[in-house]
Amino acid sequence: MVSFVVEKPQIMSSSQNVVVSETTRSSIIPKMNDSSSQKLPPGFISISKKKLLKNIDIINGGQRINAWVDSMRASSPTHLKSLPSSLASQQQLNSWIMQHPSALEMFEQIMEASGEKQIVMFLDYDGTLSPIVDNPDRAFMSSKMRRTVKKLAKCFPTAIVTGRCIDKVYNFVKLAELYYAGSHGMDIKGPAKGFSRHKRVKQSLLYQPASDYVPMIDEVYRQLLEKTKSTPGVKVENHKFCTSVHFRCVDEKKWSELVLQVRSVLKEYPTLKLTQGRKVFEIRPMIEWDKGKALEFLLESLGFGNSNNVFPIYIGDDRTDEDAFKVLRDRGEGFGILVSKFPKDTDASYSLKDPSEVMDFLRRLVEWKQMQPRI
Ligand SMILES: O=P(O)(O)OC[C@H]1O[C@H](O[C@H]2O[C@H](CO)[C@@H](O)[C@H](O)[C@H]2O)[C@H](O)[C@@H](O)[C@@H]1O
Repeated sequence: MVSFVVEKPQIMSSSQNVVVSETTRSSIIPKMNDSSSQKLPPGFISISKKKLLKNIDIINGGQRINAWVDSMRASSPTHLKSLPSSLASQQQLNSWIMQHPSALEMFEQIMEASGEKQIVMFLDYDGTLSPIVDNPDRAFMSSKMRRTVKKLAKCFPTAIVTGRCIDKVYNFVKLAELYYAGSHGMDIKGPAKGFSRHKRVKQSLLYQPASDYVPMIDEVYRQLLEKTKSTPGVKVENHKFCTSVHFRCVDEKKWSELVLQVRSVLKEYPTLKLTQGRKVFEIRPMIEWDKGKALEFLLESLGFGNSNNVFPIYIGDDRTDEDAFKVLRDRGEGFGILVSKFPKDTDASYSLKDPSEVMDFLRRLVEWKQMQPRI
């Protein structure tokens, strides 16, 4: 039987026309029989063609609920853990690492590539600076990580680029000297002027491309709260310019019910789009703006719009970070680092396994900078 390999889900769909594309450029691999699918590396799942076709069941007014649920399952760690670790999967992991080597192991080469250029740092928050935890309100970053980021910002312009709203991420990071691009880059603020150690000084506003959407997002947030309240474990967050619905703590048996609830709210809002992150649905305005655009905006604001004297480094773990990795790849400037233990389809050039490796990498950057002769 022919089966397909489906990588960690990559759903990009509007609330009106669902387009599910779990299959990505390098992740469709036709298999000759079921047993061969046992040889997949961790992070990949196999879905048979029969099952794939079943996903296309048209239910609920043309919406492909089953495909959403399969995609939610595919990103579940319990499913990933249950994958066999065979020699073949190890080989595939090794080949992925060859294509996306450890940024720690390649540190010297990376620094050599930066030459005399100005390094600018872009850091995602969840899963990059803080470990993934069940409760998004408790995703604290360690004091060690905070001290490291503080030192980093003394060496290079540094920005946090996150799906969270700025106020929430600031409460975790607590560093006024950074740039922040919150709500998936739709709220960009610069370092506070007149920084005080004891009092938070407001960051200075740089750009809010989706400000017209704030009342709509608030309305949708309230409806989602109401609609999903019967589903135990759901958490809905309001990020001002976007909103998220978490299913990390929702029983798998309730996932299709949750998809129906979310979609029933969103069908009234054709100008919003629904995407999926790490056990979370993200609801965002359908505008041409993402973390990649925010990165470009910040480079421009820093005076590097048309300069090739800049070396941006973007570190992130999520699908939404891919927009930024792609911008760097297309510009041929700097590079992206994906934080992942598993092979994933990515435009990043390098990889790091987890936030503790991210911290090691940032520390090495600081040490390297301190050793450079001052001009
Ligand atoms: O762009 P990011 O900074 O990576 O933000 C993306 C989402 O991060 C948060 O959710 C994720 O982290 C939570 C805490 O570890 C975890 O419980 C959740 O399952 C993850 O998806 C945040 O709560 C979301 O609102 C962000 O969209």
